[in-house]
Amino acid sequence: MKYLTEHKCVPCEKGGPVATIDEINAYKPQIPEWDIVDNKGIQSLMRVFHFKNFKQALAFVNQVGELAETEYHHPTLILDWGRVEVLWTTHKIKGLHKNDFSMAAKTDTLFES
Ligand SMILES: C[C@H](O)[C@H](O)[C@H]1CNC2=NC(N)=NC(=O)C2=N1
Repeated sequence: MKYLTEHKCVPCEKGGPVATIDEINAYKPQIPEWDIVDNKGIQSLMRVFHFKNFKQALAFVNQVGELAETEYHHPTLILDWGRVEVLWTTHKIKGLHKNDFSMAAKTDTLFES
């Protein structure tokens, strides 16, 4: 199977299918630091990233924002002093899509770089 970081986000059709259990079980091992959470009734991928100060956390928010615009797939970003909570889900299908797993993997790459 291709690495999630090689996947380019695809536009989603409103009401299209969410990721199957098999897909989730195939993708999730590549993003071990992320949790699958219920965000206001919608399944989402969530991870909290920690930084030395507010400035570094803000810089990371901007990096993820750039990535989101490049792929035209957008996260929820919660910025606090030294902490950024990132949530990926696909609003159009009210659930998880391969796009979300790919963006989570790319968010990890940004954090590690
Ligand atoms: C038209 C365009 O594809 C949509 O508005 C995109 C933009 N970014 C998006 N981001 C996310 N996370 N979910 C979406 O459904 C979505 N839709």
